[in-house]
Amino acid sequence: MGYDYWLVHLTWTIPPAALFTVGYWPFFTRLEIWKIVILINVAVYATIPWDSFLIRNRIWTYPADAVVGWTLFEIPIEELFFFVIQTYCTSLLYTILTKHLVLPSFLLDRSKPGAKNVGAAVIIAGIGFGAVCIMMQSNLTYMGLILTWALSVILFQWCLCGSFLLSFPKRQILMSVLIPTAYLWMVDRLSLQRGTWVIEKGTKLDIQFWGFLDIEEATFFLLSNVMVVFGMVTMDHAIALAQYDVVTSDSPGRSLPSLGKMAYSYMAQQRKPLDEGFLDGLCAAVTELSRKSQSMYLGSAMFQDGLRVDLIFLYSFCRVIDDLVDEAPSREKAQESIKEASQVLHWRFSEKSPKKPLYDYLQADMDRKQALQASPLLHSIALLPASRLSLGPLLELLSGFDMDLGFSFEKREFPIETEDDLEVYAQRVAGTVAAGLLELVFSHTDVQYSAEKQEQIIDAGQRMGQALQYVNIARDIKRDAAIKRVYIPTAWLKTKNLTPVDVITNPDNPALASFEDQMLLKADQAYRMSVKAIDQLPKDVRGPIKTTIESYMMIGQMVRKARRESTKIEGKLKVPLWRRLKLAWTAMYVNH
Ligand SMILES: CC(C)=CCC/C(C)=C/C=C/C(C)=C/C=C/C(C)=C/C=C/C=C(C)/C=C/C=C(C)/C=C/C1=C(C)CCCC1(C)C
Repeated sequence: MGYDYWLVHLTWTIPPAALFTVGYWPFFTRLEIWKIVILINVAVYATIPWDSFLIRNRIWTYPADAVVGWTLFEIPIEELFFFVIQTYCTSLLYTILTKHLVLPSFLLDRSKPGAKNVGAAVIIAGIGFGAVCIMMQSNLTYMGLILTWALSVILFQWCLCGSFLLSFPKRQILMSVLIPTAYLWMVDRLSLQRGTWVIEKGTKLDIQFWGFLDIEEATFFLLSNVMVVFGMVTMDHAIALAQYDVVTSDSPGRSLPSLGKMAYSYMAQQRKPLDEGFLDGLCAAVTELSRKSQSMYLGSAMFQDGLRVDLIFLYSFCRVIDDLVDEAPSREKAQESIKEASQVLHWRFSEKSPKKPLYDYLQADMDRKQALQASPLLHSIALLPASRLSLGPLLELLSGFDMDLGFSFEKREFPIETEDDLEVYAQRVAGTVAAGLLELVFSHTDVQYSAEKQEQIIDAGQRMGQALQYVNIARDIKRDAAIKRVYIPTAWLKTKNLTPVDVITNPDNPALASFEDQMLLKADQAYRMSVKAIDQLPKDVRGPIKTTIESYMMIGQMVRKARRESTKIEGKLKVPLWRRLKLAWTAMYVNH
C-alpha cells in the first residue's frame, strides 16, 4: 500500500477547494450549499457503475503501492474522493462566477429556432460514434466508453435546460468548465507521469499531449466538468422558474419553495406560458442597473431570490423618476412628470388595477402595451411589485423630488430653510426607499413579525435612510453647488453670516467645512439611533443591509479624512473596491 494517490489530493485538489471555501464562506447561501450537495450525490452515484466497470475490465489500473487499498465496487477510495472534490470545486467556481446573475432574466428563449435541436443532434451523433467505438473492440474502447456515458448525461441535461443554457451568458459557462479542466489536465499529466494511475495499452488510442496526458483523459476531464456545470445550470433553470413564480405572483408574501418541490414542478413541466412582457422588462431593468451602478448591481446580488428581483424593480422606478426630473427641459415639465407618476401609481395600487401581473393584462390590449413600452415611467410602475409594497412611501418619494424642483437660483428660492426641512427632505428621498425595501423584506421572509414590530423596524430603517442621505449631502456639497442646489439649511448658514447664494458662488469657502462636519455628525446620530434594529431583521438580509449601510458610513469617514488632509477630490468620492470587499466579507461573515 502507499499514499501516492492521497498525496495528489493533498497537494492539488484539497488546497484550492479549501481556499475557495474560506474566501466564499460568508456569501454561501443555504440553497447554494444544497445544490452542491445534491450534485455531488448525483455525480458519485452516476460515476460509480461506469468507473467500476472500467476498472474490472482493466482499462486502467492502480499500482498497489500508490493506493491505500480500501475500495468500493473495486474503485479505490481515493478515486471516489476525486468524484466528490472535482464536483465540489467546479460547482463552487460556477456558483461564484454566476452569483451576480439574475436567473429569471434568462428564461426568455432568444435563441435561433432550431438551435436546441442542432445541439441535441450533435450530442446524439457523439453518442452514436461512441457506441461504434465500443463495438469495434479495439484501441477506441476507452474513448467510446467515455463518449457514450458522458454524452448520455449531457443529452438528458440538454433536453431539460437547452433553451435556458442558450440564453445564459457564455463567458460564465466557458470559464466554469475550462478553468477546472485545464487545471485537472495538469494534475492528471503529473500523476500519469509518476504512475499513480496507469491507462492500459490496447484499449486506448495511445495519443498523448505534453508527453503523458492521454487524449481519453483530456476528453474525460472536459466532459465531466461539462456534466457538473450543466447540472448546476439545470438546477438554476428550475430555481429561475420558481423565482419567476414568486415575483409574478400577486400574493403579498411568498418565499421560495423547497428544492424538492422545485425539482418536482420542474420535472413535471406543466407550466402556463411565461409572461414575455414581464421578462423583457426584467432584462431591461437588470441591464440598466448594471450599466448605471456596477457596485449597486453587485451589492444587490447579496440579496436572495425574489427579494433581489423586487429590489431591482424598486430601484428601476426610483431611477426613472430621478432621470425624468433631472433631464426635464423645464421645472413645469418635471412637475408634470411627477404628477403623471402619482396618477399612475394611484391606479396601480387601486382595487381596480388588475390583480394579475400588469403585463398579462396589458397584453390583451395592444395599444396600452405599446404606450407602456414608449414610456419608461409607465413601464417601471407596471413592473413594481404592488402587492408587496404600499403606496404611501412611493408618493412621499415623489414629494421629495418636488422639493428638489423648489430650488431656483434666479429667484433666490432655497427650500431647505431650517434643519426641520432638511430632515423632511432626507425622509422623503431616502427614508421612503428604506421603507419600501423593508416592506419587501417582510414579504419575502418566513419569519413572522407583528404589525407593531414591523412598524418599529421601518421607523428605524427610515432614520437610517436619512443618515445615509446626510452622508450623501456632506459628500456632494460642491457637486450640488454646481447645479445650484444647497442642502445645508439656510438657518445653519446664517450663523456664519452666509447664504445659499454664497455657497453656490464660492463652494471652496473653507468656512463650509464646519457645515460638512455638522452634517456628518447628524448622520452619525441618526445611524446610532437605528443601527440596533438591523439585528431584528431576518438573518439572510442582515449581512447585505449592513454592507450597504457601512459602505455609506465609510464614505462619511473618507470625507472627513479628505478634509483633514485637505486632499483635492476630482468628481465623486468613492470607497476603493478592496475596502468594500473586505467590509462585505466581514459584514456577511458576522451575520452568517
Ligand atoms: C434539484 C433541482 C432544483 C432540479 C433538478 C434538476 C435536475 C434533474 C438536474 C440534473 C442534473 C444532473 C443529471 C447532473 C449530473 C451530473 C453528473 C452525472 C456529474 C458527474 C460528474 C462526474 C465526475 C466529477 C467524475 C469525476 C471522475 C474522476 C475525477 C475520475 C478520474 C480518473 C482518474 C483519477 C484516473 C483514472 C481515470 C479517471 C479519469 C477515471
